[in-house]
Amino acid sequence: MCPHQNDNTTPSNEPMVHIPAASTPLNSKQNTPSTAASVEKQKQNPYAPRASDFLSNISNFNIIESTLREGEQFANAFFDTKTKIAIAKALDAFGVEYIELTSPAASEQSRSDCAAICKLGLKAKILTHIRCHMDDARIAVETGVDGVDVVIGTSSFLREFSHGKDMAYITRTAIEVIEFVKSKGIEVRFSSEDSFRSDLVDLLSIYSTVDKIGVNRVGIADTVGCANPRQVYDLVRTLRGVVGCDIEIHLHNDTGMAIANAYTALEAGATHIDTSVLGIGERVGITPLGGLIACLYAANPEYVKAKYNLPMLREIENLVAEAVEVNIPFMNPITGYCAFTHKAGIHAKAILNNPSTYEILKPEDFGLTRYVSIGHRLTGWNAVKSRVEQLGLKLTDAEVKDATNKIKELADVRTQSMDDVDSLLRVYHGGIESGELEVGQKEALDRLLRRHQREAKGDRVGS
Ligand SMILES: CC(=O)SCCNC(=O)CCNC(=O)[C@H](O)C(C)(C)COP(=O)(O)OP(=O)(O)OC[C@H]1O[C@@H](n2cnc3c(N)ncnc32)[C@H](O)[C@@H]1OP(=O)(O)O
Ligand SMILES: O=C(O)CCC(=O)C(=O)O
Ligand SMILES: [Zn+2]
Repeated sequence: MCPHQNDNTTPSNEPMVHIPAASTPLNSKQNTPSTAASVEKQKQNPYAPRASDFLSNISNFNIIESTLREGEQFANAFFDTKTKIAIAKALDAFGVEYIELTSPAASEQSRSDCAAICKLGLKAKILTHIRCHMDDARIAVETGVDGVDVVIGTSSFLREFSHGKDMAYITRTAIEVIEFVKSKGIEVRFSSEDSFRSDLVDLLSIYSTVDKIGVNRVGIADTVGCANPRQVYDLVRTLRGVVGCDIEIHLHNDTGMAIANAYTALEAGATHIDTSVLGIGERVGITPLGGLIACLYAANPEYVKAKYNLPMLREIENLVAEAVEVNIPFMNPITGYCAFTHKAGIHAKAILNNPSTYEILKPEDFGLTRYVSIGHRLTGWNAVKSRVEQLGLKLTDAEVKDATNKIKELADVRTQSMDDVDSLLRVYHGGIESGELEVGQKEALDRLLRRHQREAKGDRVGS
């Protein structure tokens, strides 16, 4: 059972020690690494952003949350009106700046849901996403949206096999659609689908044209997920030098690059990042909201904490996971099964001294809890000692080390539950107190454990 999925409580039979969220060391002997000097040293990170990164928007970005547009293109997604409204409200309460909705041209329900969400009075701006076509634009502006995201493929693949239009036609239609949307007094964005397989001259030329006629944002799209961070940096940085408007980026995750690419895009001067909850979308989807938040929190925790209601993330992911009938992936940043569970003895000791040793994200900032797992063969005496203290038992370090050896011996056969570990420690402590046990007396300990097992069995039979 996962400690973090669905709820945030560890079942009593889990071999976990809950470590308090505050980074207070558990005993004074372990206090040394938290001195002011060592904290100062940690701050001198040679890889931290430099003042010379003048293009960087790592601490100045907007999220365009597209669970209700790109996310609806996920194979398992079917959102009824009630679910769309619940997701929109949750995203708004989390604090995303924009919510993007499916084209109202897709179906009558899509149109009326879009109009209904516009009437909710959310803080987030509501966008809808349309083809670069006047028919779609006319329907979109009637829904009450705050802005329209217009897209058309510019790569030779899409020009030949999707819409069949050349760059001259694309440019003409883009101008017509943009001017029409602008005339309604709402935001408009123009994006080139499949940007990374499009001709750079074509791209820069159309972006420059739409910038001149006053588009609010231009969008770059890695529609097939083929781009790597260096390519993203180059294209965004080049575009930054060509247009004055904001730059949005939409990144598919086919090769697992979507979060890294989003981070790099911000470094190069992008202003808006598209996300969806859990990354859902066409095929394997796009930059996941939670993963992006984890990445940007690691870069500037204070900025991200001030901007978003981070403890809501788990609730939003659970809401969407349930709606599209998937589990939260075990390796999900922040909310994954064991995102804040520490196991190996070396890690556990350092975590007990100072959680920052092995954690870049603070679980308490996300309303979550840290655990140290101890009932296994990789455990160490420092972690066991912390449990001994939690149980209020008095054992010397030599005795804790002796008890740890027994836990390891048993865990070589099977992982021990928290109850197993606790009873072993209680039996060990009882043996020391009664004088029946001394450090290193393996047979005596085995005898005491057997007796405890017999008594426990007797209790169960008797009750
Ligand atoms: C990469 C992305 O994710 S882009 C967003 C994708 N979103 C969607 O597709 C929204 C859901 N889509 C739909 O409901 C439908 O596809 C509709 C309503 C948009 C269009 O439906 P249909 O008219 O039946 O056309 P169909 O889906 O078969 O083909 C797409 C049509 O749009 C044209 N087209 C494709 N992309 C674009 C574009 N970006 N701009 C303008 N026209 C486009 C194609 O040439 C084709 O036109 P055709 O009818 O002359 O052949
Ligand atoms: O409108 C955009 O920028 C992106 C459209 C899209 O979903 C894609 O290209 O993958
Ligand atoms: Zn997409």
